[in-house]
Amino acid sequence: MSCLMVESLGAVSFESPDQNAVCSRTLGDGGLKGAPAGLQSERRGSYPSIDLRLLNRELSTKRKVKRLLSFQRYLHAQRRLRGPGFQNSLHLLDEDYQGQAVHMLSKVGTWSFDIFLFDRLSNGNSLVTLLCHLFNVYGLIRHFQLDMVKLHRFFGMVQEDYHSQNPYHNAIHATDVTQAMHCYLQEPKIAHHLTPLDVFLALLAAAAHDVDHPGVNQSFLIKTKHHLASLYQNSSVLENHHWRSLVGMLRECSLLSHLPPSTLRDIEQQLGSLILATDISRQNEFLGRFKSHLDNKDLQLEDAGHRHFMLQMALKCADVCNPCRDWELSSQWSERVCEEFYRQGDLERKCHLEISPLCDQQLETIPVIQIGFITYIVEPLFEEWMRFTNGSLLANNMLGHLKRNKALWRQLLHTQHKQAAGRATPSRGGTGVP
Ligand SMILES: Nc1ncnc2c1ncn2[C@@H]1O[C@@H]2COP(=O)(O)O[C@H]2[C@H]1O
Ligand SMILES: [Zn+2]
Repeated sequence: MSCLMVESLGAVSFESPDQNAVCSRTLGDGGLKGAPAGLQSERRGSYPSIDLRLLNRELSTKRKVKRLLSFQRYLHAQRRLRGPGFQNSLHLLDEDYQGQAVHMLSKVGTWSFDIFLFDRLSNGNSLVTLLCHLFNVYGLIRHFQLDMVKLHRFFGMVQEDYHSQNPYHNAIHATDVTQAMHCYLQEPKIAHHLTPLDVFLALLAAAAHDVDHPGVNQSFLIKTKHHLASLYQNSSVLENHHWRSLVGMLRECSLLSHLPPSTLRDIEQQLGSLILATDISRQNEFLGRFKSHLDNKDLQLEDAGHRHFMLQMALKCADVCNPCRDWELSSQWSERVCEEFYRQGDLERKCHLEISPLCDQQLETIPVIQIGFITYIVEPLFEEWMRFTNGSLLANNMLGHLKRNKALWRQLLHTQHKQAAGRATPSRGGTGVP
């Protein structure tokens, strides 16, 4: 059953990729300096707009209206009006809102941080705002002698390359994962071992780990013969694309061009190895390694290789930590991720493709998906994380939420079963607190 869940999310199983081979195959796709901003996504091997048009056609009128009225849409329109050079959209913020967003940043290390509110207060610029703050707090700008103009341009590009029309894989998810990563970097077990390079890699990988995500999974790309699936030989297709997109943006902004080439190569490689670790179909491989390190008590965080492995695990935890948040936040993520699955299923139905597991809204309800995800993916991972942190406050807090949320989904499922008993067709189910 656990394997089924992993395969449902990640689609196909495969050997762990030889990262050097991947790198030498794809290193050429970054350097396209000087093309107009409107072509940037296309240059990085982005998804053709036809997919999005198809997806958009599936949206209900209500959702269309909501999107039209959203801040992001307003911001995008502003960017188009101002031309490609316009990046620092923080200028658009109403002073009151900006003040409140800045105030929220004083609590950015707390687990109950409301990322949705932060995104609204920062006018849809949560990723840029958070990254600017954290790079300052950790002293990364000074340590790596980063050029502020290049840095802002780079953060803006990463944020913009997330698809705001995806219910789940959008820039807010990236901000959420980055905020979780920041919390994990504060863990007493880890904090004092970290070098500035570790922190830099961890935050960048978290921020860009899903960049340019199309809102459909790998199996969809494989069965529709998308060019990225053949480029990456059906193996970690999305994760390779996120990584290569990040490298393309770093090079395009020449953010790190003042560093020695060997350091630059090392940074690009490590970013790749962190982002590729988020491929959910490699869950068992990583969990097995984590368990055996913990059983053997042989993790030495003075060792750079061991620290890198720990950062891979931290990023994996951050990526799937939404069921460990307070119910008010967690249930929003659950609705969003299931909505994205259902949209893929609707698209597959329309295109007469086999509907992927978890994507058929006529068969799969949100509580069932959540209980499965928590049981087979999140609990096993966070139980090991708990062991690794020696039962830290944060780990206890996260596991507490996880158990409570699972119990609430069970209650909702029970209510749904009772309600559905008299009905002919099952419904999607809601997420109101019972
Ligand atoms: N609450 C959730 N319920 C079901 N699946 C989830 C949930 N959160 C994350 N996922 C899945 O876990 C995957 C982790 O990697 P991704 O972010 O690429 O895509 C994510 C989703 O497919
Ligand atoms: Zn993710």
